[in-house]
Amino acid sequence: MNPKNQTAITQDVKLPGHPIHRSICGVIVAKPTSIQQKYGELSTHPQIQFGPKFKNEIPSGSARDGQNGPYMAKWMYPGIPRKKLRLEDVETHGQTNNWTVQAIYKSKMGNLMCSYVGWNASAVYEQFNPRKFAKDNREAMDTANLRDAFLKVMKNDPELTNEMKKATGKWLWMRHELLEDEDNVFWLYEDLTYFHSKIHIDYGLAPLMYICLKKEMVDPPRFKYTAFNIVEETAMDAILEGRSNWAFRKLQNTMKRTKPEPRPNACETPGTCVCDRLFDLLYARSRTNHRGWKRQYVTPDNRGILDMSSFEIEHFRVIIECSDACGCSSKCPRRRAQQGQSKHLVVYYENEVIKFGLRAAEKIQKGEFVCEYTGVVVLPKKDVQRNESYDATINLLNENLVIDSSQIGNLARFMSHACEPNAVMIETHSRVKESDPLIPRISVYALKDIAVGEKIAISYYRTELMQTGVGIKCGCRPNCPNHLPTA
Ligand SMILES: C[S@@+](CC[C@H](N)C(=O)[O-])C[C@H]1O[C@@H](n2cnc3c(N)ncnc32)[C@H](O)[C@@H]1O
Repeated sequence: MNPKNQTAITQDVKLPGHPIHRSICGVIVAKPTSIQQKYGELSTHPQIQFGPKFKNEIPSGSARDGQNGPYMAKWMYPGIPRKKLRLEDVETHGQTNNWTVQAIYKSKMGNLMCSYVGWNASAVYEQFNPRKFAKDNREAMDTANLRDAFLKVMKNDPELTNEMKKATGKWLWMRHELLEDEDNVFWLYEDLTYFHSKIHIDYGLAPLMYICLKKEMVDPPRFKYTAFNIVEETAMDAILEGRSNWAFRKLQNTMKRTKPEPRPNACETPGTCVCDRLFDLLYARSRTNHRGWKRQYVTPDNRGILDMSSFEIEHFRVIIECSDACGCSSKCPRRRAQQGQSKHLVVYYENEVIKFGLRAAEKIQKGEFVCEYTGVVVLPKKDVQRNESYDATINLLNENLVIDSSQIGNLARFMSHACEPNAVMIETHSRVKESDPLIPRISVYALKDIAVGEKIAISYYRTELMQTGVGIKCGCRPNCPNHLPTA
């Protein structure tokens, strides 16, 4: 996969015999003149771009086709083009067979209809040879089928109000009123679905969807989308100084050797795999941290699935992924975050309290990788107040760093809190090459089997912090007695 777009920050590279290189980051630096002096070789690293700001550029290719169209959408969203062509421009621009299909819907008559990239709602066409059309547009058809299957499951959800059940019809059967309403917010949801999925596809990840089943749809969330972590300068300095960043050989040479604990290892090449040694050298020194919480090392089986049977939600946990030091290929089950999200997920409007949450559009097995949590890696200053509601804390890879997805992030930023969670975040020590900087990563894994249409929710806080009776009333289930503490 060779991404054509990209954000201004980084280029993605596929190395021979290795997965897409995902240990990439953008570094936000204040003084461009000091970059080379400060970061040396890193300043010319092919997967890292230094820049003053992360730009959520519109993905390239067909996405830009409509940029000069005379229609101007009324919303301004990062990464979403505003200018489009409309039906009356067909004569000027010629109707060709080369238009890129954006999304496929069914008409009330059961025919297929589709929207095109760069064209607005007025140019949604009915297809009179649906079989051929579906065959020629396999990917868009698969996405439409997954969306419709998700909506049909949601329609049977006992928690759904009649109004919401009715709203599933917006996607299940395209109506003329919507086609005539080119400024309807529905079309912005569809653009977010398409353009954010395009970023995912460019990185070899499964697509995503945005859905709101309210009669009066609320404005979708506004944030910049990134498939990889961005790193602020002070956080980068902390990463480069940290021991987790040391290459395996340096660690082995300079640290006291301990006898490796024998463990089953699902790596393709267990004889040369260094992951368990890395854990022993970096993270196993004490089994507890200063608060007395245990450190838990979790390793996958040969399908990349984690054993969740002895899993304790309150433990600190870490996964080590293989690198070039292990000698295995990109298909190794111990490279799950490097391989990336494979399940189609939905950013879904839950209700007025929770707002948007994340749901599954495909079944997910207990112990399976769900997605990565991306955002900006920051080193928070002690005396500066920040919005911490989108923070994911790093405890083991580096102390004091957080991944903040309040402004820039991916679909994982929508996971809500549940007192009985079905997913968990796990710090992930992962880089393709030992010479790359060890950017902290967070993987999300399923704690239980997750069905199509089910919420994907993690535990934000330990139970005792939720039992104070103060804060936001927890809406994880009807009549939940707990509260989310506010900062
Ligand atoms: C990381 S954000 C989750 C995404 C957010 N719902 C949105 O629409 O952008 C965390 C915020 O979501 C809301 N939230 C998440 N889980 C909740 C729950 N179980 N009950 C009430 N509010 C919740 C709270 O406002 C919380 O501060």
